[in-house]
Amino acid sequence: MAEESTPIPVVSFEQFLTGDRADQKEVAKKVYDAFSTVGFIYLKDHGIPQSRVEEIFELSKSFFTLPLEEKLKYKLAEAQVNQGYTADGAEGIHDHKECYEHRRFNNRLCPSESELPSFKSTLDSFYNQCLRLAMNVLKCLAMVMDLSDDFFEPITKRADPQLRLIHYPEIAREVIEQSGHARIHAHTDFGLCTLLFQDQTGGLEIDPWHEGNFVPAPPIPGTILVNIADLLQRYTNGRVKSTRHRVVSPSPQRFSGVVLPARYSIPFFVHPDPETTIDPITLAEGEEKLYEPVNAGEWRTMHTANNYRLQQPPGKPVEVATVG
Ligand SMILES: O=C(O)CCC(=O)C(=O)O
Ligand SMILES: [Fe+2]
Repeated sequence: MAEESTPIPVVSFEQFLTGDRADQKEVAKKVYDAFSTVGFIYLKDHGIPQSRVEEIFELSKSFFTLPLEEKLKYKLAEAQVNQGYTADGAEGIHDHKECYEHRRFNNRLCPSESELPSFKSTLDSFYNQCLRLAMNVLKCLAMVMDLSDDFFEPITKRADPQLRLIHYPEIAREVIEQSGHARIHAHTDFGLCTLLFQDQTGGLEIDPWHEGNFVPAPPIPGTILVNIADLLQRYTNGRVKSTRHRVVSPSPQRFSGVVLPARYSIPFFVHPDPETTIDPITLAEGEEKLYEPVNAGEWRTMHTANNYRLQQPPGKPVEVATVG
């Protein structure tokens, strides 16, 4: 198979994890430069072993193989608690996928140890690995922007990010390629940043230059895709970019059959503490703020409600959905 080219840089994190401050700064600069242009990087040498990632993909399959009525026992129902299972069609009727959302504090809709052995404990520990890595990525941004190294820590200490397992079922190409259909529609993520683990199927595309020209973000074994989400674009006053992405049919050089194989992916969405006000940081003399301040908790609830067509909490404004 011919390699698909991609404008997303591959950045090694090794020198950030093991090097001195100068080494760290060098890595941080590469991370920041990519985030301030295409908004995505492939992170390699990130410290999470591939065997661990494969274990989580297996766990994900064991969940999605359960009968639908079993999975529906964990159905996500409340916008304030974006946690639990959502069936195919829940997030946009022409999106073809099912998901399970796992959190650390609000996690009631999770199969118990007796229902699905090791599911919760393994996801909990993977969750912590993802969170530690994400905090280091945020530290890169703080270093380059000359903020204190731990700038993002106070706003994430009591945060409840979300580890999402996604299953895109096997599907006829002609269904996905109908107008208005996709595995997941073009959207931006709405938290701070996302770590994304994908299998080898392909089909993820990004709009790197923010002008509607989507290009493949093919799977690169051993790497994690990391992208900026809306709240961090706002918080940095537009310095880093929340880039649109979607999942469609894999490119023809990757797969040309008429029935697309199932695809699995695992995003880890980093959100701030719900009490945080995201008010753009200005660094230059006279710099104008490009965004209004928003409350992080309300922002997350509003987007979740829109995406899943759930009821908005009373008194909160309804905004245009980011997905679909
Ligand atoms: O499945 C993927 O590769 C992307 C998923 C995604 O963008 C999302 O869940 O926000
Ligand atoms: Fe996304």
